[in-house]
Amino acid sequence: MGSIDNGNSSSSSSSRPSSLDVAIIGGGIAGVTLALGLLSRGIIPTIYERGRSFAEIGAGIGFTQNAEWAMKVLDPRIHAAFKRVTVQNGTDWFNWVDGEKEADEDGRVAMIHSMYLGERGFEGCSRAEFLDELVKSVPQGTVKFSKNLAAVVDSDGDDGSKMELEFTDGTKAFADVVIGCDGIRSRVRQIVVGDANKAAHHPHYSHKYAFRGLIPMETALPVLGKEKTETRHMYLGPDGLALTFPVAGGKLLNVVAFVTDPKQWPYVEKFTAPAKKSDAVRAFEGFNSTVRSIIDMLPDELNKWAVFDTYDHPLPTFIKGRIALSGDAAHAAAPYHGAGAGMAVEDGAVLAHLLSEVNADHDASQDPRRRVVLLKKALETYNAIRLERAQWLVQTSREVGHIYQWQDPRVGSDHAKVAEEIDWRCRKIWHYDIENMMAESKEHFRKQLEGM
Ligand SMILES: Cc1cc2nc3c(=O)[nH]c(=O)nc-3n(C[C@H](O)[C@H](O)[C@H](O)COP(=O)(O)OP(=O)(O)OC[C@H]3O[C@@H](n4cnc5c(N)ncnc54)[C@H](O)[C@@H]3O)c2cc1C
Repeated sequence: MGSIDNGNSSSSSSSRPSSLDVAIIGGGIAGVTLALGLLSRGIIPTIYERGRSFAEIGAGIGFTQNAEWAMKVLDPRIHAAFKRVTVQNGTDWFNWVDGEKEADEDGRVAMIHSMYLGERGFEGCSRAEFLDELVKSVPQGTVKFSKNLAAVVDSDGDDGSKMELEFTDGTKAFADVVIGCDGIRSRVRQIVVGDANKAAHHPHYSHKYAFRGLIPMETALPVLGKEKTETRHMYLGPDGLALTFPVAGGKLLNVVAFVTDPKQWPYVEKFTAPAKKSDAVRAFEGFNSTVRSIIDMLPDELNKWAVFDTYDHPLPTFIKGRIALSGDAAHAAAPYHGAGAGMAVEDGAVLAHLLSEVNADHDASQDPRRRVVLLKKALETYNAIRLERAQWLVQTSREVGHIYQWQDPRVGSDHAKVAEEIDWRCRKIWHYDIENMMAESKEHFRKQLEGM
């Protein structure tokens, strides 16, 4: 990890009031972390959140090395908040094991691959606790709740006028720039993509869902032993995979067990549904006794989560005029790499820097037309820097889901080939050079402004 430059140094704006009206649609991880990054650069954004309060679910989330680095660049308070709520892994290794083959006489499962996570790397936390910690640094008045965005009028603004935001309660607001952080079912995505590409308006079912449940550690430990309960284990097998890792300070073992589903997801409005343990037992009956015992320890009443993503209809662009998409609104990925929210933090680091450059431009603060031109160029830079990597995450997440379930015919259940695929994909995510991304963003924007 290189030295930390959160980009504040180039902006003289932190000591003067903001002139830029930034509207962030959605108060999830993408929206709140971006808001903090802007605030630390002297820009006071407004978050419009359709919920009546912040409402992350209680499930766990983990962040990989690249994401931690991006947190420090976006705003070191984000990283500090994360570390305050993490559960330390027992070891700094991630193990991928064969979930079909039986363990040897000494109870050792067949290891497919093991990767070093870095010191205290890929730690997990409760989503709700993380968001609570982040929100503590957001000044009162920054968030407007019960604001469900319906439309954005005039993203062009060549006359220098602001865009008009319309909400479903009939109210309006104005902004120089709109950042859609409104998640997988994004309304802003529909506005950016337009009517020509309606298939890309919505995420699509990947025909996989996950049973999710928690096992008390005092139950799991005697059955699985220390090695299998103290760090991340992923059990790969035919048409299924099970991921386990400790949560709640090591008091619970979190289980996420994915299966393939040839049918359509039956619910239009929701991605989760109640499920029975007996369904999970049936789905994993072809797995080894270790995996079957994990499933057996789950409670009788479970949840199942459908995996939807934007793989089938990737967006050709993350921007339109002065509107940009970030996080799941731009690139909703299947969760196998555990990197979707980390990618949102990377987006935020680039966006916060570029918007602070526009905000620091003295001429733009006096001339609304110049401000519009600069904002458009800033978003073009954002798109150029982020589109390829973020779309690739969506792609590799689907692909690795197939590989984990022995469904890629080029790879099958060949351990060496599976290991090779896991290795390069994880390295490309984890070892991404965030400092270089920031330097490229600066250089790209500088070139955009040449001759102006
Ligand atoms: C099972 C599972 C496990 C995962 N595990 C990990 C992991 O370990 N690590 C990781 O990095 N990622 C993980 N991810 C991905 C991660 O959860 C997402 O990438 C991340 O939460 C997206 O954050 P977001 O802020 O973009 O969207 P969201 O969290 O969905 O937030 C969107 C917000 O916008 C609001 N909103 C929506 N529409 C409107 C509107 N019209 N007007 C106003 N507000 C609106 C919503 O109410 C919500 O508050 C996982 C995903 C899943 C499904």
